[in-house]
Amino acid sequence: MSDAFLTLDDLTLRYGRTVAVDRLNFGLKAGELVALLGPSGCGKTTTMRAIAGLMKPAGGRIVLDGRDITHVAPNRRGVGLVFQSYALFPHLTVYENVAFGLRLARVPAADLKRRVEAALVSVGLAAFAGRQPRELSGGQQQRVALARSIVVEPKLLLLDEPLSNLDARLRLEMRSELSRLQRDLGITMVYVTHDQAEALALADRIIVMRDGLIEQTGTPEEIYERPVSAFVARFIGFENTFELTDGKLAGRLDPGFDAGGAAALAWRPQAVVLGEGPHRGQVIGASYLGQMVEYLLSTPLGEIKAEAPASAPRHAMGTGIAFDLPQHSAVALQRA
Ligand SMILES: Nc1ncnc2c1ncn2[C@@H]1O[C@H](COP(=O)(O)OP(=O)(O)OP(=O)(O)O)[C@@H](O)[C@H]1O
Repeated sequence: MSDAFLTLDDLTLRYGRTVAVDRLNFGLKAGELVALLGPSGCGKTTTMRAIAGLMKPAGGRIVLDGRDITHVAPNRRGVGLVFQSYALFPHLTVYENVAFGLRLARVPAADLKRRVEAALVSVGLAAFAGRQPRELSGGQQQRVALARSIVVEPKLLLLDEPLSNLDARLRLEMRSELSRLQRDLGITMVYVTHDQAEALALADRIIVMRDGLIEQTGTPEEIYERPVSAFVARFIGFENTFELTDGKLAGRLDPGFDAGGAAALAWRPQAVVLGEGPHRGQVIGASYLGQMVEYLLSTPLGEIKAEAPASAPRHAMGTGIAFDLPQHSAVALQRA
């Protein structure tokens, strides 16, 4: 990609004999937020470590803003990091934590003060400058870590599960704060997560990784609406994914059902129709989710997850139930 701001070119990363990332290629445009999404162990953190310079590639190149940084020292890359475990200095105030990088870079006092204050305002912590980290909530500490990274104006900001130790409400709050920061400051960001909702909400583009390789790249809409494989589909919430044999779903598809040459078909739990249809199953699980009830059915096709509004009549455990997997709501997957 010629207009790329960050390019990973055939990047291969190893731990001894273990290949963690295998000839990875991707490009990020300036100002773009790209999410690396994938299950535990697929190579997300390893990729980030290599971009930050904390790990030597076994092969390939990393180019940032036209400069080959593959062998450049971490502190000379212009890359900022916010890792989940990236602790603040406990004995320094919020202000001094944020000022730390600027002091190292010998930024003049007046400039330093202006920049630290602006960074604290941008994360909503101007009133907390004099506090110590232990006097802050987890979310506020995460925001200090973010301010500390953006204040040095990195060319590229790497965020590795930066919200993972926050509760649900704070995660949402920080998510919109990150979006706003990215828009306002125009920083190019790589965001690692295994949380599909976070990736969909934040990213301009999502890269789904599997075993050290890229499985699919696309906008949130493309990934969510047109997953290319059963792996991606399962990962983004198509719980009911069935591989096909000779275009048939375990030989039980209705006559006339046209799978269109797909390798697998997938239905979201909300797409399963309960109480009517040609298939039968038995309720083996029911979880109340507030607005919805999630049912687990044992069926001749395997286990099926279905969701129904909580206001609809409930189906008791152990009862037999008819259901339908409507063709119009199936997503056809080209690969298993
Ligand atoms: N220090 C290490 N020594 C040996 N192998 C490692 C080391 N760190 C990671 N690996 C292996 O490299 C692969 C990629 O790991 P990595 O930490 O990049 O995955 P991840 O996608 O970030 O996972 P998670 O979401 O759990 O953090 C895994 O197979 C892992 O077991």
